[in-house]
Amino acid sequence: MFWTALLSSIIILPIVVYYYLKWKYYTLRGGIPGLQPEFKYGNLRQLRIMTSKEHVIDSYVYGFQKMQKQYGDIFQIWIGSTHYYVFCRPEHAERIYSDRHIFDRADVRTKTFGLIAEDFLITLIGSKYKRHAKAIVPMLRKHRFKSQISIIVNYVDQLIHIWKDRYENQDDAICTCILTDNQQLMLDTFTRLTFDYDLGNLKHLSKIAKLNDSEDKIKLLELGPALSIWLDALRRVITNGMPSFVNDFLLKTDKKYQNALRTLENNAENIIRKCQQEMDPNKRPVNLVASLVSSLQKDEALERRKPEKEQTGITKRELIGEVLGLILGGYETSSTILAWFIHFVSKKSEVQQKMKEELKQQGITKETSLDNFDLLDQCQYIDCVLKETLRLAITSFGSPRTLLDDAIIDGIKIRKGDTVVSPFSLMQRDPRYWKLDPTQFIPERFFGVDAPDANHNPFVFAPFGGGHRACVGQDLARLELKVIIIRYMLFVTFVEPPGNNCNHRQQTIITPKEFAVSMKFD
Ligand code: HEM
Repeated sequence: MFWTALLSSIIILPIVVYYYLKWKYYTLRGGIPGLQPEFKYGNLRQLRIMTSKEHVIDSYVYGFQKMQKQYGDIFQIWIGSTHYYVFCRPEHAERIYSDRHIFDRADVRTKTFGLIAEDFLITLIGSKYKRHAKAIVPMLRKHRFKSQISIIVNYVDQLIHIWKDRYENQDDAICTCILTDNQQLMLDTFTRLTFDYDLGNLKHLSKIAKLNDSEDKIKLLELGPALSIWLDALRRVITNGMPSFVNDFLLKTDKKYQNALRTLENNAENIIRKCQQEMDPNKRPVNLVASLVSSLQKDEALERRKPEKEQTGITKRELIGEVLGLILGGYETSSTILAWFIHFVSKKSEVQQKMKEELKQQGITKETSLDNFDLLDQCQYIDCVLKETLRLAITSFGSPRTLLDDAIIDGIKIRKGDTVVSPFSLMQRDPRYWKLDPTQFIPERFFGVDAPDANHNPFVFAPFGGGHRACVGQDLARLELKVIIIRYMLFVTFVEPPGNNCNHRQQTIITPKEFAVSMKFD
């Protein structure tokens, strides 16, 4: 009798658990249109974003697009086990971004990013978020970098020299590693600007370029590959539909991932140690890492005993998490945007010519110091090219927010704990909101006060998200990108090689795939 009962419960229990989970997490909710999701995969396979063998083959954005086409501006979607209500109109974005007491950082970030590093800004809400933001946000404002533009110039010039060593005087030479090259550039630039630490990636690439090794022999320093493994783990936990505790276990037992994590933590510890050795405790912190170090808690045990609201400063573990999280935020998206920029302009020689013309008109030559915000501000066509790149180069589907209380959006009641998305990726390409064809790369749409799209609705363009959880690095990113584009245009013309068939790939963000370009040097 006992054995029969045990055997039946072994068989029945998983079935009950399966149906319970399916009913609780994988059922259409609240009368909002959507596709009935599959267990574990959500809508990923139905939308052909994932194959039956669990390979992600298209981007989530294209899944969102298909759903909007089928169901209109309000629908629900599952990316793996994560459920979102999607509101596609600018007035929805305004509502979501403007109420900071209801719409906060999506809890999916904690369940995914939170697994790969402890407690960094993008995973936090409430008092803990405020503790961290206090040390970070002021150090990323634009004026902080006013005297550091020459550092950006120095790094981008290193990359241009590497390209010259590799490709100059070789008409048929094609660069197939634009993304990794720009990643090394942004890693070095970001860590030097914010942590006063030279990772040495470009110096390493430069040595290799002088050896004339072919691109496939290029071995990066350990940090780049470790970051890729880290990000790949993040992509897996976003899509595999497993609960956080299972993913946590999978990551803890994944040797390759653990080795990569050790490499990353060693790098973060080196950055922190250097800062502690050089820091003058009697002076105000001069950069981001110094600000984080000076906010370290003097007595962690004492702080832990206080209610979260009364705690101040950050712990040593949180400091390492922040350094890693900021490196991730600081290099990945900016380098991808740079790669997309090169891709777009390589197809449009006239856009490159206009940028070069503008630099001439402003008297900017290879020798001009760019340590001057006014001079940078005068390059308005280049601003438009950057804006158009940010509009068209979709890197993520939008801004997800989890509700801290029940709310009504466009007459629809959404409950506390549910997650909504404002999909800026869709609005940035939606023909209803743009006068010139939004699928095309046309910087002129923004150029001049009377330009066709100069007065677009502000909520249809949000590459850095919006509201109180918008990107904290956007000032820095815009500055870095503008200076780098100016230096690129002073030295290089990018040319699309015949038959180039660049596509996109869903990583943690969407990156170019099989992208090739050739270069001519001015
Ligand atoms: C072109 C470059 C960049 C793009 C397109 C970009 C885009 C974004 C987006 C879309 C978000 C989410 C916003 C939302 O949910 O509404 C975000 C958040 C964030 N970004 Fe960026 N980003 C860029 C560069 C940077 C840089 C250079 C840093 C370096 C500090 C950075 C750090 C962060 C952080 C820490 C968050 C989380 C903010 C929070 O949760 O409050 N990003 N970024």
